[in-house]
Amino acid sequence: MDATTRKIEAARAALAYVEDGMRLGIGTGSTAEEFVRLLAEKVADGLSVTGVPTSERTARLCLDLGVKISSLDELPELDLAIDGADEIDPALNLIKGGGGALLREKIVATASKKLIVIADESKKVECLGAFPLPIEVNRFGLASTRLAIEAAAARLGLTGSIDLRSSRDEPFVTDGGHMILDASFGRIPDSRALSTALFAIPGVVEHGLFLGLTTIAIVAGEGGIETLRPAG
Ligand SMILES: O=C(CO)[C@H](O)[C@H](O)COP(=O)(O)O
Repeated sequence: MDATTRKIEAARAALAYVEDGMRLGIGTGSTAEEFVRLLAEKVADGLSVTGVPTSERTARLCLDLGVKISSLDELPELDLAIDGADEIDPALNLIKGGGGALLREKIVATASKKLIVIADESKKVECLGAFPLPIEVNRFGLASTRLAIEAAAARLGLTGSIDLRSSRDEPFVTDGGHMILDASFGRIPDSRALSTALFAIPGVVEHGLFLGLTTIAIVAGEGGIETLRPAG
């Protein structure tokens, strides 16, 4: 089974949790897109759901495939959100934001009664941090914010490069009009402490540590589908 097939299988397994009439948060990224494609087939067969997409990219895909969408302003409380992840630890804490949609993804996940994460098994880790942590920052004061992040991380014993994300030689701009710094700390033993430290910096809009938000993770691997619940 290749990585794409695994993503499709995880997405297919998540469909079992989708019920008629649900208000559904819909994530961003290649795995979430496989979910949208499968969801669209169910919608064509008569399933009625309203999606709240976590990015303009996902919104376009939903519209192209005939999945009805709305916004959090119209539907401030959601039944379920389904999204991918860049890393999943044993407590089902996540790193997200590889696709640059972390702010809307976290808002949507928090507005949902449940968050189901779908992924292939390469995303499972013992400790978060091998994947560079995306930190969404305001454009104003970018250099100062970067220095403040570096200093806050160093106080927690975390070092590594903090790079401005770019796309086609231009700074990557999020749907919210912000920029992203990707922090390569290598290993984040205390993700709660890092989260608190980052939120204390005024230029930080959001970060990609999703802590205590996941209800279940559906992970597809060589041995089939695993359904994980938070440990401890
Ligand atoms: O957080 C995300 C986007 O901001 C994605 O969920 C994450 O990057 C995983 O993407 P993929 O399913 O393509 O591996």
